[in-house]
Amino acid sequence: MYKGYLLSDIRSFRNAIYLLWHRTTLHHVYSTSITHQANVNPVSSILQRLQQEIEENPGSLPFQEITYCNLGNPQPLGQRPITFFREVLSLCDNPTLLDRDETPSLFSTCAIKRARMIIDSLPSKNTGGYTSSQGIRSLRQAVADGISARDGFPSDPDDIFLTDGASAAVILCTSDNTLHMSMHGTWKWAYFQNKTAMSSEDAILCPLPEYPIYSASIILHGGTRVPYNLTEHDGWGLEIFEVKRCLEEARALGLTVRAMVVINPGNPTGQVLSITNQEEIVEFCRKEGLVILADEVCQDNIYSENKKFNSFKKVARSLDYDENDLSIVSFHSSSMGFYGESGRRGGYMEISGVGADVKDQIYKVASVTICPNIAGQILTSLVMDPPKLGDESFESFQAEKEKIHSSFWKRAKTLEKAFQSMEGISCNKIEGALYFFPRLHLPSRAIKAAKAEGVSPDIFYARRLLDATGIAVVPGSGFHQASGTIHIRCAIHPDEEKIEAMIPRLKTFHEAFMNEFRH
Ligand SMILES: Cc1ncc(COP(=O)(O)O)c(C=O)c1O
Repeated sequence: MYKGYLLSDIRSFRNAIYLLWHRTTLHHVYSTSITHQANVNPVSSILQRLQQEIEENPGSLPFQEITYCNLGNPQPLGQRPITFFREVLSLCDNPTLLDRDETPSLFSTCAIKRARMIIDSLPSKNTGGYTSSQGIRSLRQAVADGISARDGFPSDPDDIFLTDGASAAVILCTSDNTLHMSMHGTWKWAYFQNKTAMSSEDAILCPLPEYPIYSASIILHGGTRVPYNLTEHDGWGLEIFEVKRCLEEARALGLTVRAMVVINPGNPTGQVLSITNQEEIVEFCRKEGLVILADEVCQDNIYSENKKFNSFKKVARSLDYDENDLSIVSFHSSSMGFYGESGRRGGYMEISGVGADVKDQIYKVASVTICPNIAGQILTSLVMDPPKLGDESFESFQAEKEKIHSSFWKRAKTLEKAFQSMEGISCNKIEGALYFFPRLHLPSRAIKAAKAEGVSPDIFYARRLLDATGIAVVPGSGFHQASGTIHIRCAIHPDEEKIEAMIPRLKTFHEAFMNEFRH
């Protein structure tokens, strides 16, 4: 498995060196913390076996195909890429097409114009060269323009770092040899101050349940994760008194808490924070000198009439704080939203409220892997600066976007209704992101049966579900569910037809499971 991780993650020679450097720690983390990757999901070996069985012996299983509700990976499940994005990407990769007579009949004028602008702004005038470690300036400018239009507050391209997906940005901000943040939100740098690694006294507040890249990266780099509980019975709300309790406990133990991770909209929990709640968080972090690490990768996935996405930076600016009062790093990704381009590895982080010296150091750390990939950089600029009203591609772009978004919305509501109707399952409304995290209240005999098999009840349930129906979900322990609770994470990525078709199978399985272990 360790080998598998290296093979799938090595994208360049430098990345390989970096990973080898961390071999010992990596092995430790791998065995203790990283369970979110598909290849280490505890049901994944069964998944592979069943997929092989379907291919080699069709008709031998009680189902015809696997329903992949375990992954946040839309395109392999049938989601079509956005045409404008792909047109621009292909023209940028094949710039000779720009001068061919037939090109205007094959590509939209908008895409041709955008590709030409991008190519002209590339240092090597093609997509085959290294770029600045921070990302190409014109593309950062496009991202900054998109942020300004979204938030109504200015964004500076010098505050933007384009990255290989949000993951690379998160790892950079939670890593050793990189940042040490002072109690007052002004970052100090360990590496450049003769302190070579984050120590276990350096801590970061993380939600629980969480998207586990945070705990994995913090542990990998020798720091400490301080979990704070989201309140399940209150729609996975984020209560400041709970965060304060965890902060005080951590400080009493001698930890230096440097930052607070907030995932909004939530993965795996699907909640969207209210603006009042965000204001409380901003005020709390300012007062306590914590940097906000705002994971906003699902900002374009909102399914609520009453809730709206607000970036933490916008909330902080609306409160009229001096920019230097609070450091915020916001992460975004081209993997989510209606774009769903997870394989392109596009993303950015916007760093606000830090000095030029800190940005210089971030630049140095980013330069360890030379530069983010160019397709990801271009895609991220397109996500943040798509066709506008009046552009030739606007209507078709908008139609594609709406189609995908309304389909997510329908799937979310269908699954929500199904989970809420099932015995022994409580499930919060999904307001955003791409997942449900229903809680299972299983009979004690089921819990004993799981114990007898040497697995936790969530794994026991998920395995049984997969074996009986072909429906793949992720056991809640992969997201550090609160102890004593049992959850599964179910993604809404299979298309509407597949979701409709799986619900009777899910309900029949669940009823039979509950009956089997009832007494
Ligand atoms: C909450 C959250 N943060 C970060 C990421 C990483 O995104 P990327 O694919 O851009 O690395 C994901 C991916 O699923 C996510 O759900």
